[in-house]
Amino acid sequence: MRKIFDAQQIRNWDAYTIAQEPIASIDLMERASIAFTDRLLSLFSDKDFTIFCGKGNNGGDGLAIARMLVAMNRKVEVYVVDYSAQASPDFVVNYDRLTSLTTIHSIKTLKDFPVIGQNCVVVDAILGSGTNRPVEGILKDVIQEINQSKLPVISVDIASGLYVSQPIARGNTIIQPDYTLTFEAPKLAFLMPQNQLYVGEWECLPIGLSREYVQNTSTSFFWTDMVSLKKRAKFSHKGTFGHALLAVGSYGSIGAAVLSAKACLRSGVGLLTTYIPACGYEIMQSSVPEAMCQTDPAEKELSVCPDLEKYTVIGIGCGLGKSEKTKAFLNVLLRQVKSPLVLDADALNIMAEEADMLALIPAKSVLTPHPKELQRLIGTWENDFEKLEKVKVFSQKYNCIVLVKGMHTAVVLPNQEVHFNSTGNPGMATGGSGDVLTGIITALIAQGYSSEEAAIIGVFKHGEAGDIASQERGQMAMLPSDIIDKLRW
Ligand SMILES: NC(=O)C1=CN([C@@H]2O[C@H](COP(=O)(O)OP(=O)(O)OC[C@H]3O[C@@H](n4cnc5c(N)ncnc54)[C@H](O)[C@@H]3O)[C@@H](O)[C@H]2O)[C@@H](O)CC1
Ligand SMILES: [K+]
Repeated sequence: MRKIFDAQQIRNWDAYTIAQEPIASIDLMERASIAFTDRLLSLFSDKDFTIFCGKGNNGGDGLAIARMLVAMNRKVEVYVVDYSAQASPDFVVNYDRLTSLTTIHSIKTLKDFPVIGQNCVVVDAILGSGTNRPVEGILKDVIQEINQSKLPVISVDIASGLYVSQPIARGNTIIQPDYTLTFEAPKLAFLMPQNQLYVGEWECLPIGLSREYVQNTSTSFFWTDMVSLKKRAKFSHKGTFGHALLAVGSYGSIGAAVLSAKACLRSGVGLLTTYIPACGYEIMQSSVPEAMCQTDPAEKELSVCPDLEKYTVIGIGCGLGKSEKTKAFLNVLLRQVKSPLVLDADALNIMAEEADMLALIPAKSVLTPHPKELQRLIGTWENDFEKLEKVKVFSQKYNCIVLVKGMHTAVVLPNQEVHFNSTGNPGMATGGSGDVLTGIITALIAQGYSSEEAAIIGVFKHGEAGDIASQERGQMAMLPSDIIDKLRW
């Protein structure tokens, strides 16, 4: 798990490292530029480079990168966008270091914008984490030209024009890079779905910023890049790992019930009972023989709440449908349940329609809505930052954990922490993936993980298994059952 900092904290992190390591600011820039150049050359070994620089430290990086490429006899053209009379001190030092080695062109008006060679990669070092307002004038013109160039673009630290930790306004002009190589840690902006055009593929380049600063600085945003699991005790028995109930399925959606059950069993649950409509009995017994199966008196839907006493945790919603009988079933269940719930799909849709049911959600339940279901719960949002704020309010109000599912699923905790997931791929965006996730999280809670841990770990392992499945089958061919198949604990 890593901390994600906002723009001001990143500035402080640089300053703290400079003061405490100690290292001169210009040497830190040199370190960053070496890391960038190394990676740039491993990505584009046979390309030429056109580097556009601003006049702050991001531009300083661009000039240092240019100097390193020149020293390696690479073909490099360097342009400084002359949008301001001011330049940062480290920019000036790097300008002086480069000027005797190669021509540094200046862009004052659009007429100065070059014709870029077709073998070129464009390096965007115009604005970095210091971007604090929409670009205008020549900056805007240059960014538009670069975006229209159709050449590969790689941004230094962050795309010029994008804010590190604030929403962008509609109509802002921002570089649309193919890659972003960012220094040290992920930026909040990269994790927001609305920014996907302005990030491209991204990775972090370590530049040795202070670890002490990280320890001493609090944040509510985290990046889950690894998880730790509890060891299964040698003298354990099936009772050690909990008894989960999955209340799932309806006529035509017994497959969802089966997927959630298989995923739950593949995630270490001690005992699993599935509670399904009568029509699913033979399907469940023959496809998931490891699960016990209890059926509802109704043939096609869940209608009567079973005895819930013995269950450690209950997963509910996958393939449930929204019939009147099922709504009544859910209402009774919410009034009787004492354990946390993992609530998915139609369980959430029913609750969104019957607002008084939300108040009945047991403490520390986990809600796993997809975007449409989320909207039914929290209303609409202007941008992804506002969406997260609304989810935080909901999570605190109902003392529950809420997943904002997507490319980097966010797990929002009642203590207002947001944990972004690093695993997963678009091959998982297919019906049934969510049922698998519900099964996994249910199993983890059954085994004694806190609901917070279960959600964070479950999302990570679900994505990790999805990544293995996509490597083997490809994103288009992989199925949710492949995700179950690739789970490794
Ligand atoms: N020692 C350090 O602090 C390090 C900084 N590094 C680089 O420095 C960058 C941050 O540098 P700066 O803080 O100088 O900021 P930038 O280089 O992002 O921007 C320069 C200045 O431009 C102005 N500006 C912001 N938005 C503007 C806009 N829309 N139109 C016109 N002017 C605008 C601001 O006054 C800002 O300070 C990082 O992204 C990274 O690339 C790296 O070299 C690593 C070390
Ligand atoms: K940049």
